[in-house]
Amino acid sequence: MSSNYRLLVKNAKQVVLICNNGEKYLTKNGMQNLCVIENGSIVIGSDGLIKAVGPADTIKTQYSEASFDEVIDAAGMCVVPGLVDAHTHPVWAGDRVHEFAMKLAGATYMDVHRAGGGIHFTVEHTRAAPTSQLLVSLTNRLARMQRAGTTTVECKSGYGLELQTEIKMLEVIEAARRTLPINISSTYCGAHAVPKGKTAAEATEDVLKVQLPRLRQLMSAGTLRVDNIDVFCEKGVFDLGCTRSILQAGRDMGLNINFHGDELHPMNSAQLGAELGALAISHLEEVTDEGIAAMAAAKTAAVLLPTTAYILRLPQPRARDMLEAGVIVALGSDFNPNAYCCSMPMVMHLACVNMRMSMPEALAAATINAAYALGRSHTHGSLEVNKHGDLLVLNTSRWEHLIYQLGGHQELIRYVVIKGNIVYDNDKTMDF
Ligand SMILES: N=CN[C@@H](CCC(=O)O)C(=O)O
Ligand SMILES: [Zn+2]
Repeated sequence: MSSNYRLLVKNAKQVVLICNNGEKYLTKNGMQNLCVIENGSIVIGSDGLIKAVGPADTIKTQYSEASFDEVIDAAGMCVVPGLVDAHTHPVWAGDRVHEFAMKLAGATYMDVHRAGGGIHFTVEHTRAAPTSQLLVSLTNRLARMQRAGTTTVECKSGYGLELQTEIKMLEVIEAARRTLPINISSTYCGAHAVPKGKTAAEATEDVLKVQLPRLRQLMSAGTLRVDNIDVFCEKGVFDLGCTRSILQAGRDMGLNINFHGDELHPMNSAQLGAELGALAISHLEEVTDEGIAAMAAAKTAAVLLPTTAYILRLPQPRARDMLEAGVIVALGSDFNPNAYCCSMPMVMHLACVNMRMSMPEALAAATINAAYALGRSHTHGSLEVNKHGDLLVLNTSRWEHLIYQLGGHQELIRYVVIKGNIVYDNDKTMDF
């Protein structure tokens, strides 16, 4: 093969493909038995897609005549797919470190919310913030996630709760999507809380009659690309009826349903999502057995968020019950001013220790299954031919160290690669 390619990663001690039969998601035993090549190489073409992945000797022979823009000698190192963070709220102004102190002193999430803090605090600051400021902070946060191995990330609006600020947030996400290498899945979450001065019914009406119609116009004009619709379905926020009407309206506009459900109270959100054909439901700390069965049957992914349960000291989501029932389990960081975590390796560690997932399950949940939750698993989430060349090269001879070494990703991640381009080289950034 005498053509030119963008990148060769050669002689890796392990290449973790995740799967190699075009699976769109993994469940049960599939999550336990990941596809791993010992002594492997991978070739990424100038279109950024994977051209070959296999034993190093075979690739060496097949590509002996080829030239590469870049070659990474990964001897003694491991390659894993770029991580997919299936749930974040990364556009906001005003941190909530003071509320962290309140929660440590005993206040619950809803105590803070009802007292006008929480999401309301962030809404006030985000409404007041100029677009340019929000874009700078989003860019910095995404860069931080990328250095921690995230190559695809879901980004929600939801700190506007009215037309102007919701659109401002989606425009900021759109600007990042167009300019940064990280892959972004954009989510409209105008029903993230009931804005002050409105009832839930009035807020639902505003979403249905004001916000979604404008969103539809901007999407048709090509100004905005939005992939998913989200609602915070929770007692004292949006009930099942309001949630249903908003999600249905979003689905009718072509958005994927991907929402917050059964977090603090059992709401039957899982059953609703399954009935509406939701691609994913997040949180699920309070999901019922019926909800689990409905999600397994509907192939609705469960996006579990170990940081939230940890920070709020909630009961852990029932990951083992979901896994055993055959639910497609994915992971997200839930990065937001309440759960300030940019690191999917830490999320995987928490999922293993607190939710009793195995390391292969956690990696599958943070790659192929998280990509499925975003409708991207045909192009992302595993290292297979024709998928995007998004990968991490790890300074370790066994991939499990990425999860085992709590907070160790800063030293372990040597390169982050997106579409065959090195977007982070740890060696070149050691001095800051
Ligand atoms: N639960 C609702 N939304 C977020 C929290 C957002 C916030 O507190 O600002 C979550 O997923 O944890
Ligand atoms: Zn959330």
